[in-house]
Amino acid sequence: MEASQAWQATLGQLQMELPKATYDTWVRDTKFIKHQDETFFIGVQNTYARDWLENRLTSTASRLLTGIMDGPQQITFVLQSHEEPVINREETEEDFTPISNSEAQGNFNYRYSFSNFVVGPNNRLAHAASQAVAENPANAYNPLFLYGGVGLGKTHLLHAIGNEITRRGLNVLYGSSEEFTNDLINAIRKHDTSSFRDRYRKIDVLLIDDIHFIAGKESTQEEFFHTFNTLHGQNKQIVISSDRPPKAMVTLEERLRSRFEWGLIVDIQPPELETRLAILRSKAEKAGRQVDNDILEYIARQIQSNIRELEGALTRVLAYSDLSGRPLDIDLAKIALVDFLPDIGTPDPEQILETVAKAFNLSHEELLSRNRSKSIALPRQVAMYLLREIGNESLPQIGETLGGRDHTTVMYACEKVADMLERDDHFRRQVFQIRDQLYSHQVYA
Ligand SMILES: Nc1ncnc2c1ncn2[C@@H]1O[C@H](COP(=O)(O)OP(=O)(O)OP(=O)(O)O)[C@@H](O)[C@H]1O
Repeated sequence: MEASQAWQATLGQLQMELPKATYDTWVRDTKFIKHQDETFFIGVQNTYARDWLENRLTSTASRLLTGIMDGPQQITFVLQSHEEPVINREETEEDFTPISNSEAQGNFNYRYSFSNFVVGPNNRLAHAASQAVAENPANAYNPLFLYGGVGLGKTHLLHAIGNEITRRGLNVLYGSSEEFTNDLINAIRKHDTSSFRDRYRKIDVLLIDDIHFIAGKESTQEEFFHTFNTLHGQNKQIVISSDRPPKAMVTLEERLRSRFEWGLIVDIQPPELETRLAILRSKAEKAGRQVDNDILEYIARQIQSNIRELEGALTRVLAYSDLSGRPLDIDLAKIALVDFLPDIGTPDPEQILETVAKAFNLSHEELLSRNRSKSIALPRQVAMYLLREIGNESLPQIGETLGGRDHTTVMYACEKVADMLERDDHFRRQVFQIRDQLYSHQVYA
């Protein structure tokens, strides 16, 4: 029992550390089988997953398990043969699965529904537009273009639309733009582009996740352009998600960009505190756990910009309590989250200053200067906030880093920025973008 929970905790950690596509593709469906002689036996669904996990994840997962179990642990990935799918990729017809009515529920993630999507000011419009499209495809907004930062619910909404539309008896095709690209490449290799086209163009609704991966890929854009035109011309619904608006997709062909802008473009912002709390409450409830408000609030204050991380943090706190047998209180939550991001590493102060200065179009010198004009003072305060929040610097250290300022000035700046983050959507988005940039340097360095 304890070992299976340790695996759950490890999954929570991996979910936070790995890019989403990687986690979903290779890790999400693994299953704890048994723990014997300090070895975790983890079931995987096919040989691809086993090879990938063995090569890429053995050492990280063993390290995490060793930390959790308090002693060296090994890991062995075991093929669960009854779930072995078609293996010969050359002969696999459909990487990108069309969803027929009868199998609909099985192909969309039933966990991603409208009913369990928590609505707040940050995502209200995206939720309403998605619902309108699900209820009235090709009549409400076509295409619907959803964009927002990492882990803010874009995939969740796409699946909710897919679940809903298939219930209405329509054929839906869902996949990421990377899958679209891979399918296209395979079709070209097999000299079989006509069945690729049939597959993509004989459907009622196309849901494409993470379209930003198409940027810079000319022939994929070309093919997608024709797919888009055919479907749109036949009054079929298209829903697209992206991490940025069409205008910000620099290497996107103009004719595709203008088509993305035909319908409705809606963004999802990072959630404010109340929404984060509501999400945590709903997740705890679903897990059948009673968690005090102060703990949920503590987690919600720590994790501000990514709902996947928010879920991971809750999973981690619950697992810590289960594993240690300690009551679920605020001290335990602090311990559980203390090394929440250590594997990602801490951006160094210079990097933080540089990133903030760049984001606000200032020079390094201006940021450190005594100039009090708002356009410089606010970025300076953001730098102080980030040095404290993610650089883990003390107040006096931050004062020093920013050209010899008093620690009370720094404290005031941190409080002001924290307050503004809760009130001002635009500002929150800006600051979180800087934060994401800093972390993505760390993660992918
Ligand atoms: N408003 C919400 N209510 C409940 N759960 C949410 C909400 N928004 C996101 N989530 C959950 O957060 C997790 C991450 O969401 P999702 O995968 O949809 O993000 P995403 O925007 O597609 O991220 P990425 O940019 O990495 O593809 C999912 O488990 C999802 O169910």
